[in-house]
Amino acid sequence: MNIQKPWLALEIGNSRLHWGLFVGETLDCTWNTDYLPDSVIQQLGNGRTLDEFPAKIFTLPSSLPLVIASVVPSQTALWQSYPNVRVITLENVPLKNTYPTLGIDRALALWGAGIKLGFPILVIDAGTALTFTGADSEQNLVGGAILPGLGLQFATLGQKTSQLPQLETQNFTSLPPRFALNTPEAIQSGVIYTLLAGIKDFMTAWWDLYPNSKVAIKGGDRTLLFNYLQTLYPEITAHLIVEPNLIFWGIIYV
Ligand SMILES: Nc1ncnc2c1ncn2[C@@H]1O[C@H](COP(=O)(O)OP(=O)(O)OP(=O)(O)O)[C@@H](O)[C@H]1O
Ligand SMILES: CC(C)(CO)[C@@H](O)C(=O)NCCC(=O)O
Ligand SMILES: [K+]
Repeated sequence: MNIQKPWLALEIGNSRLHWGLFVGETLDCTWNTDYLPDSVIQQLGNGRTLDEFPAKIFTLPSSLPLVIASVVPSQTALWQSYPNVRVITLENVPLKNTYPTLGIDRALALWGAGIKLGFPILVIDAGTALTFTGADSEQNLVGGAILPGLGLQFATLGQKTSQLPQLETQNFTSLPPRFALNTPEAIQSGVIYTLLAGIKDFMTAWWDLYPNSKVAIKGGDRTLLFNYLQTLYPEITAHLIVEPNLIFWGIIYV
């Protein structure tokens, strides 16, 4: 009988950590944490667990094997002390036509999405940065685009101007008026309608190239953006798949 062993996957993003507990090839559960201090990483390596970790981890063997995909080298370095760690690099991803500085998160999410949903595929990552990354039916990277994510756009306006407040996306409910008569709604209108129009434009440009391609969206702002897109452009969201775990899918297949 094949014994299904538990292991941890860790995606290190630019804002926070994304964890996945696997049992064999099955993704059992996921959770997010802030970056962890070096002292806490040492304790994890010795089999200690954290309050933010799911309770079931306490019942598992100490210091589970750990697989890391990171776009933050300084954070990756902190985990080198962990006893059983493997860091996934671009060379491990079978995607063709990549360029050397392509983010491992983009490569893995694209690979995971393509394997599970089929190539050609376009992945939208609504994270700290918002990215588009596409592959053709031969599993070649076609290319993509990188822009400031939703949170970063509001943060930058708040930080780099004198009179603009910093808005928090958690407080957003419905779409703002397009032509706003107060400052917070004017900022929301500008950022949100421009971002949604941009996402729609990238999706339709992709479908011009690959008419039957699936498109998937991941990342911390995926639900907010999907809901707004559904209100504004229902015809395109009908073909948009919301899937938070694309990178974990990718990690299984490399
Ligand atoms: N609890 C939360 N903590 C931090 N960001 C959150 C949270 N919930 C939603 N978000 C949104 O998620 C976005 C960050 O996305 P995500 O967590 O996927 O990024 P990341 O993985 O850290 O960064 P990267 O872009 O490098 O993948 C922010 O713009 C923020 O608005
Ligand atoms: C674009 C981000 C920040 C998205 O997380 C990451 O994938 C990254 O640092 N990429 C390197 C540059 C590139 O992908 O072309
Ligand atoms: K940088």
